[in-house]
Amino acid sequence: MLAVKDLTVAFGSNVVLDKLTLDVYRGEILGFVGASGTGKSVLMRTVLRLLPRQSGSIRILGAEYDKVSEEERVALDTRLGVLFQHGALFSALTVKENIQVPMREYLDLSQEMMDDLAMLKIALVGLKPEAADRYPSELSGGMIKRAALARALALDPDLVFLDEPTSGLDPIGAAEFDDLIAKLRDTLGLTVYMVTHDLDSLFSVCDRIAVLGKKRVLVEGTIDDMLAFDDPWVQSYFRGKRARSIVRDETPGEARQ
Ligand SMILES: Nc1ncnc2c1ncn2[C@@H]1O[C@H](COP(=O)(O)OP(=O)(O)OP(=O)(O)O)[C@@H](O)[C@H]1O
Repeated sequence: MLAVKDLTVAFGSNVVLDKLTLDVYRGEILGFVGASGTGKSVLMRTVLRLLPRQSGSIRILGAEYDKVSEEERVALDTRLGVLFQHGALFSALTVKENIQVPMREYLDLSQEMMDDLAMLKIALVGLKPEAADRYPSELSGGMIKRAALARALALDPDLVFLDEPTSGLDPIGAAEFDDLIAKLRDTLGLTVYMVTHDLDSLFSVCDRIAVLGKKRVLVEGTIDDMLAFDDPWVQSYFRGKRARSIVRDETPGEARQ
């Protein structure tokens, strides 16, 4: 679904990513981790063409983004969903209107059809119908994340990018959100690329994990691969005090039960 090869991104003399290579496979939930400031957001923004790159190739859904025609690029964009950090909903628009923003941009549908579709997405992410006419300022943190997810799903994407989707949620809200993502992957056949600092998410819903360090992907694989990888940051992250309470006596998938 995504193949990044030898990607280099720099801001002036600050090289953030240096020949980074990463693949994301169909139907998986990939958790992307790394210390703060290592370039997780830069990678996601570069893949989404919001930032320029120095070199390297990015194939997304089988196509090289910057080699396709404008028409094909628009078609590709409709197959991608993005949930930015903090939700990034338009504050002057209601939930329903926020969800309809991508529909207005990419589809030619009647208002009635868009209203029906928005209500469908609202139900899909577990929000009550009343949430449709609320403004972001009237929503809880968990509701904002769900509304932002509904917007990311507005065009029925194949691949969704989630930037720290559970940050700011309490553990129960975060666990529910993780369950929702897993359920949507199973029912809609989504592929999920998730930047996260949430160890619970990594242990409970991610099929694979990639760790960003030293300007590239240091290691990728399962939780067991992480635990076996000989690197001080990876070891302290996955075997540190916070991780130990999750790892101890538990297998992936049972972390929060
Ligand atoms: N538009 C930009 N212009 C210049 N430098 C940038 C820009 N965006 C990011 N950077 C730099 O790139 C580096 C990586 O930033 P990035 O936001 O990707 O880190 P991150 O891994 O997502 O961190 P966090 O986990 O804290 O969100 C930082 O040194 C940052 O200052």
